Amino acid sequence: MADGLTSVDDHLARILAAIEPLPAYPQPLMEALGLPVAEDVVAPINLPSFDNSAMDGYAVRHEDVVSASAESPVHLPVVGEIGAGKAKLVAMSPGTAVKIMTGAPVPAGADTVVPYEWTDRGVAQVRIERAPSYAQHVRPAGDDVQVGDVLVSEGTVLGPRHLGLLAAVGRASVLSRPRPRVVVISTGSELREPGTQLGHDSIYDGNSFLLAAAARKAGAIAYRVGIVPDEPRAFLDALDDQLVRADLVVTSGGVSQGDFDVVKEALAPLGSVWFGGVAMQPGKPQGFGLLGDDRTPIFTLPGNPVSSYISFEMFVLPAIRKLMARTPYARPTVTARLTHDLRSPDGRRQFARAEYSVDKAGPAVTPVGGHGSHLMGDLAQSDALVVVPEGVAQVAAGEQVQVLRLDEEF
Ligand SMILES: Nc1nc2c(c(=O)[nH]1)N[C@H]1C(S)=C(S)[C@@H](COP(=O)(O)OP(=O)(O)OC[C@H]3O[C@@H](n4cnc5c(N)ncnc54)[C@H](O)[C@@H]3O)O[C@H]1N2
Ligand code: MOO
Repeated sequence: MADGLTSVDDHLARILAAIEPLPAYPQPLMEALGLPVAEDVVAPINLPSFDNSAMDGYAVRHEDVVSASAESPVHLPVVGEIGAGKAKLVAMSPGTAVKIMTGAPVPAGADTVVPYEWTDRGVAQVRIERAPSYAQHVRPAGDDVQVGDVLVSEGTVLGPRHLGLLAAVGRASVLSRPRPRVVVISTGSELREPGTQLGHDSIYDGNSFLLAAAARKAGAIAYRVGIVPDEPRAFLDALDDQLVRADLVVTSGGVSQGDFDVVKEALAPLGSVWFGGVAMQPGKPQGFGLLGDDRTPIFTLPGNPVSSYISFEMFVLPAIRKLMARTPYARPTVTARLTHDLRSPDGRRQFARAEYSVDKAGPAVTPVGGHGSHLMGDLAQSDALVVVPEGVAQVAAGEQVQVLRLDEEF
């Protein structure tokens, strides 16, 4: 690319090539919510697992009640009662009835259930005033799920309905990859923790919240380490402390051309982290590499808040998803109509902050604010990014553009 820059696509390809999904292991069901399952889950039992009643009423033999009507009711002796989970009686003789509750097993000898509403609710004897059809209100075993059915296929992202089904067939855990543990470190001697006093030359650390929240939203467990000053020793010590609990590290700041660019200064000598420019705006200065014996991926993102967030979207989010084996890795674009003209630096892919909407003419996208990568206020007003390709310097209102919808699940 121009100016010795790496393209966005090449940088992402390099990152994804270096990252393998985390090993899968059995997770308790509730831990697996939102994670892709790493097995084909096969039903170990039928659902229902036995013939059971769909109504509160009486279990009967169909041929005993087939003639019942209001004018000519059928009377049957009631020989027992079966509640759900209280099934002492397992069989009944012809010409009798058994009280049965919803969900309770239909006794052998019965094939049909008469709901209370069609009877006098008798205790010793019941009067049946309407004839059910054969097998009415009986839910047969295996009606829903049969042993051996594939309930959830590998790669499915587990939602409430899947987890409910897995529990219903008796699974207490499911094979899936764990949530990646993402450590977020902000660098900069000018940074202060929100809620503390600000000096004349200091600013609050917004980025570690921005990035940790984005990591959590992506499905990771995020550890926000907070602020490390511009001292390489302090930065390396912080990294050392954190690597034990990290599947992925994200830093912000200290990667451009400044005199105190701590991240670059500390990591460049190791040789395992690439630093360079990526042909994008915002987010040009980037770094990526693998650290320590576990070869933990580290992303050194630029400090400007908008740059760090867009870099996260483009590079860290796909990496987190690959660790979870969640596809697609990168957020897909959608097409929308641009409502206002947009200019873009030539030779770089621009990500312009925008608001997505749907009007009478279809999906539309409206740029929000300027190009400055310090504009956090505008970023918070946006829910989309317009992607302007590298070779395009201007896009006119009315043209169709590619858009990343930042709050959409995918
Ligand atoms: N001579 C050059 N200067 C700069 C270049 C360049 O190519 N040549 N690139 C610019 C670009 S583009 C970016 S992006 C930034 C990246 O700088 P760093 O990653 O080294 O980040 P810092 O210098 O530490 O900070 C930049 C900016 O962001 C603010 N910041 C940093 N951390 C946070 C935080 N946690 N929360 C809120 N704001 C933060 C910081 O105060 C600075 O204003 O470099 C340009 N310079
Ligand atoms: O890349 Mo910087 O991120 O343009 O502000």
